Amino acid sequence: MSNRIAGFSKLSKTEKIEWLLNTYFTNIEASRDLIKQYWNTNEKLQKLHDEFIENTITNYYLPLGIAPNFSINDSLYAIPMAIEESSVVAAASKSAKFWLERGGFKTKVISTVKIGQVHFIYNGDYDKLSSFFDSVKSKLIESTNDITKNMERRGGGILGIELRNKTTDIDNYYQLHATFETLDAMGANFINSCLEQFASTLKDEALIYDKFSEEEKSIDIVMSILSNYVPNCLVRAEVSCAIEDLKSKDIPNPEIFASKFKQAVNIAEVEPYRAVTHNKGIMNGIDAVVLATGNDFRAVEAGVHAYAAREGKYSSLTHCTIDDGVFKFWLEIPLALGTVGGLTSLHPLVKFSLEMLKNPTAKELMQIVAVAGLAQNFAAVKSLTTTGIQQGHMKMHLMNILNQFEATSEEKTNLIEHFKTNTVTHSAVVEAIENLRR
Ligand SMILES: CC(C)(COP(=O)([O-])OP(=O)([O-])OC[C@H]1O[C@@H](n2cnc3c(N)ncnc32)[C@H](O)[C@@H]1OP(=O)([O-])[O-])[C@@H](O)C(=O)NCCC(=O)NCCSC(=O)C[C@@](C)(O)CC(=O)[O-]
Ligand SMILES: NC(=O)C1=CN([C@@H]2O[C@H](COP(=O)(O)OP(=O)(O)OC[C@H]3O[C@@H](n4cnc5c(N)ncnc54)[C@H](O)[C@@H]3O)[C@@H](O)[C@H]2O)C=CC1
Repeated sequence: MSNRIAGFSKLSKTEKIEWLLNTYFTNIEASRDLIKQYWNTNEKLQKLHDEFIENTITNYYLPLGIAPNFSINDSLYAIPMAIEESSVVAAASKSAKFWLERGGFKTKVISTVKIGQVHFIYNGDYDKLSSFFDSVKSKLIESTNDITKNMERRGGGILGIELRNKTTDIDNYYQLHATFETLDAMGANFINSCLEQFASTLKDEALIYDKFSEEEKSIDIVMSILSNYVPNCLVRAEVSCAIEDLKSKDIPNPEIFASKFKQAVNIAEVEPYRAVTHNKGIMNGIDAVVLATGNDFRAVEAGVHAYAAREGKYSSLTHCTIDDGVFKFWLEIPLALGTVGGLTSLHPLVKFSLEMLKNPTAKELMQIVAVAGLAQNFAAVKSLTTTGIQQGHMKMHLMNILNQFEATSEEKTNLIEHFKTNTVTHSAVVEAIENLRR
């Protein structure tokens, strides 16, 4: 309890760091040096990063890698990926190269509708509430004119509002369920502003609705918030080719490969324990691009997994068919992304990543991100059903293990050569280092 502190947020950055070091660390000098080592020498840039969040003490680096050779609807892309896990960028790159020679990735945005809800409690007659809603619907929309006028000028805005009766779930619980088109913005702030205005107008109008009893007039707003479940903001990415065209260095027998690959996808469709790992592999690609482009990966993760469980059972996000000698593999996911707003014009590396992607619209970014997910899943399932995952993954992870043991450049060269013909496992690497150092 002696570690409690009041008013921490009001301290300066230096004071926060000193309090932290003195309260939780034993080697204060070394910890202070570490924090400062990660500060950017450009003070303006550091200040920008300090101000992204609250109580910032330093920067937390993730590597930014590039996966080149992605053909998406016949345009070539190099995709930026921010991720900590080895082998993900290599796997994406390998898939991109594989499909580049087989027609590339084809994508389509199916829909772009976002959702927000005002959750409220109304203690009274439903028919009266329904008539009240019909009578104030246009006022609800008009009351947001100041918020929506620019979005409408661009072609977006509020698409609709409906009243939903949820009293079978919770007594007296209703919703305003609203839909939005937010174009190139992810839209959270825009939607939340509209919803809070709906809530305020709804409450005010109820107070003067003469058909309501006194009790019915006092609508109680519980909360107004967008939903990160966006099943109507959907994108599809697909690859396909004749089975015989799958033949490659790693696929000597394409018939067997295609059938086993499809089986693996089918297993992920019916078996939740497998589906979660299968989808984690998809998210390796998706999260990395979402992060590199400054988007909200928590929102994407929550929405994607809800979609994977939309039938009442968690299932694969990718699917595979083999029909008339054609192998087809595709992904369909909800993605609420922005190429304006949020961090997109603030973080220099996000701007850089977006320029690398030819400054996409949100719809174009949805397609690129979906492709990264599909490519990643193809690489993982291909490895799983052929060599096993460890061969490629551990080959890439070798450098991390060598760094853990502070291997010198000479030791690294030596051991990388050694593991070209030996299987990488953690214990095999430890043993090889020990032998070398003996
Ligand atoms: C790892 C590879 C790519 C090796 O594959 P490989 O056959 O040893 O690679 P290669 O040396 O023959 O090179 C072929 C291409 O792969 C890429 N590549 C190859 N090496 C590199 C590298 N160092 N840096 C950058 N790119 C690399 C690159 O595109 C290269 O072409 P090039 O550039 O030479 O023209 C392959 O084994 C693979 O795709 N494995 C899958 C790895 C994977 O999925 N990792 C994710 C982590 S595991 C996990 O989290 C999820 C999982 C697997 O559990 C999900 C699931 O269960 O579904
Ligand atoms: N549950 C959630 O997911 C929540 C997320 N957030 C955060 O909200 C942020 C995203 O909110 P936004 O409203 O997207 O960002 P934002 O508040 O930066 O707004 C973007 C604005 O850009 C303008 N704009 C300019 N050109 C546009 C174009 N071509 N298309 C569309 N709009 C254009 C619009 O006025 C739009 O409202 C993210 O940082 C996210 O992390 C905030 C609250 C909740």
